[in-house]
Amino acid sequence: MLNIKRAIVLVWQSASGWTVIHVILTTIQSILPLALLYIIKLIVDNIAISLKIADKTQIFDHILFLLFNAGLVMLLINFNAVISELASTTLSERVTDHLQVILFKKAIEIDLESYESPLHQDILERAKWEAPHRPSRMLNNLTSAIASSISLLAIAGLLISLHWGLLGVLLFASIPTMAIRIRQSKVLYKWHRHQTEVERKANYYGHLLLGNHPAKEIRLFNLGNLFIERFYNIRQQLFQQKLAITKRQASTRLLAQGCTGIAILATYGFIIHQTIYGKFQLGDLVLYSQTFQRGQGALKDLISNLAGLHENNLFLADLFEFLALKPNLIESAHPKLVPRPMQQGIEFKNVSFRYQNSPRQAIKQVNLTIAPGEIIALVGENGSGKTTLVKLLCCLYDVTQGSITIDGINLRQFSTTDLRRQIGVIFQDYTRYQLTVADNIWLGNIDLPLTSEKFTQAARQSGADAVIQSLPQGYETLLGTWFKGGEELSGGQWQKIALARAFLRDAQLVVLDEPTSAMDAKAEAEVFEKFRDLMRDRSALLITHRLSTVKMADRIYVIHQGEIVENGTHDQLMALQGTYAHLFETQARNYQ
Ligand SMILES: Nc1ncnc2c1ncn2[C@@H]1O[C@H](COP(=O)(O)OP(=O)(O)OP(=O)(O)O)[C@@H](O)[C@H]1O
Repeated sequence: MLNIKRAIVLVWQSASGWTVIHVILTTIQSILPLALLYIIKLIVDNIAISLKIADKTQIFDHILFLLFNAGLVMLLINFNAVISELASTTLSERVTDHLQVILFKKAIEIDLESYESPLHQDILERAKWEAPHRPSRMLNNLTSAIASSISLLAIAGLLISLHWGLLGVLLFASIPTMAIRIRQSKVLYKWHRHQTEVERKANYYGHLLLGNHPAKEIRLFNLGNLFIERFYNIRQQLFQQKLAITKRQASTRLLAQGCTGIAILATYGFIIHQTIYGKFQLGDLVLYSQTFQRGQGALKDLISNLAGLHENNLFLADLFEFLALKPNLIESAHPKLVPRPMQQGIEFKNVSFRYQNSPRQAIKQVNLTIAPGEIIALVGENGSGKTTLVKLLCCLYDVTQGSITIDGINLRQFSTTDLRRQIGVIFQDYTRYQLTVADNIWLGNIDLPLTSEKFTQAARQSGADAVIQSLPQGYETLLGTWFKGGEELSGGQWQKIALARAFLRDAQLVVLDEPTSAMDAKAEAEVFEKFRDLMRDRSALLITHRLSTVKMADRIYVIHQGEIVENGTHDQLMALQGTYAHLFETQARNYQ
């Protein structure tokens, strides 16, 4: 019931005007057919009278008048149906868009961790399937159920005036169908919910086959048919299960409908009997048989809408389950402002961290400092925890143990928006926005106007300016292959644009996670030659496997299996002859 209320509120928020129109038109639609029925009864009664009198002129005129009214009502029914359909379509589109926005807002509010948990992926997937259309369907169910109830009330009045038993039969005959529909929608919903992960797997193969990113490998490794087969097998398995349920449900439904049919036939027999023995007029026969038929229709509609309401209610629970997700990272109620400029800098104190979905600690007892204006490099083999440290610093996850502070204030005491404003990050898997060059850079600092001097400066610093000059429309060139007229860039060129995005941010700390991995040696050297100038009084945290670029850092931290094992300047670490020196010498040998 609560879900129905929330769904109606959502519909109302999406388009209150169209909701009112929709409700009014549906109500009118339920009354008009009854008015038509009554006029037809009057016509038949008048015809019956006309058979018994000599002067038929007057009565014929009256019948013509009734016929004209019947025509008017019919016209109104058709007109109402057309407008009603328009209102219903418009309303459902508005609701769908409104809900998409609500879903998007929720999606950006929840933690990154949610995207890494299969359970949350299932919730998200179900919400994505169901959110767009269930609330408007629910409103349709509700208004139609109300409309059917109004019709039924009027019909009940007519039937009772004839014989109370007729109403009883009508209602009683519908109970089994109703109970079965509700039970069946529960069974189907449960099955659907249980299969979310399997459906997601099938969708995943669909995404691999249709996505432009995997397209290269699919062709080169000849994976197409394999993935199609896997997709098909999963779908086939789902189809067989659903078919088995639907078959079972169809036979039960047939049985219930058979019982209803017998009850209805008996009622018709009763009405015909009463007419033959003169208890009912011919007009009554028409009215009541029609009324009974309409009553049946209205009851069928009512049952189907109530069952629909029940079904939509079950599915909407998925949407509300998603909307109820709360981020684990709770924002401070009274956030402090991030010190600007920092005085003491950033400090990791005994920080440990374990990903929720992993049994291993990714970070163990890390102590690390970044003073204002200092360039720090973080080196270590794959999987040693470098990116994880950055994610912790950006509050994408919360530390399991220890603390991270800026000028002694724990990060949790800042608002994440304010904190992230102070950090310009480019991750290894940065995003290639299928937008213009200008947009790609501007997204690094959307507080700036779209055409800013700072753009060209950031592009110069990252080496993207030469790329941009070679593009047909400079900053206005659309990038990527998604949309018409887009220019695809090379990996290194994309990286330069992404780097410009990070430089555009008015940040106190710039974090570059493998920022030049795709750049050629010359471009990389150019970026790092002027890196200190570029940073001016900003701090930098640099993650790279190319140790030649690490040399210029003020301090280097070496991380191994989540632990900091060495730290110092390049010279100090070389003199130490430990992990760093070994890594450096190995790389240097390979370059010789
Ligand atoms: N989202 C995640 N969920 C669970 N475990 C993760 C997740 N991301 C990383 N890990 C694990 O955490 C450890 C550290 O990963 P991280 O990405 O920080 O390494 P890295 O040093 O940046 O590696 P690379 O040099 O390959 O980029 C690895 O063992 C990895 O498997």
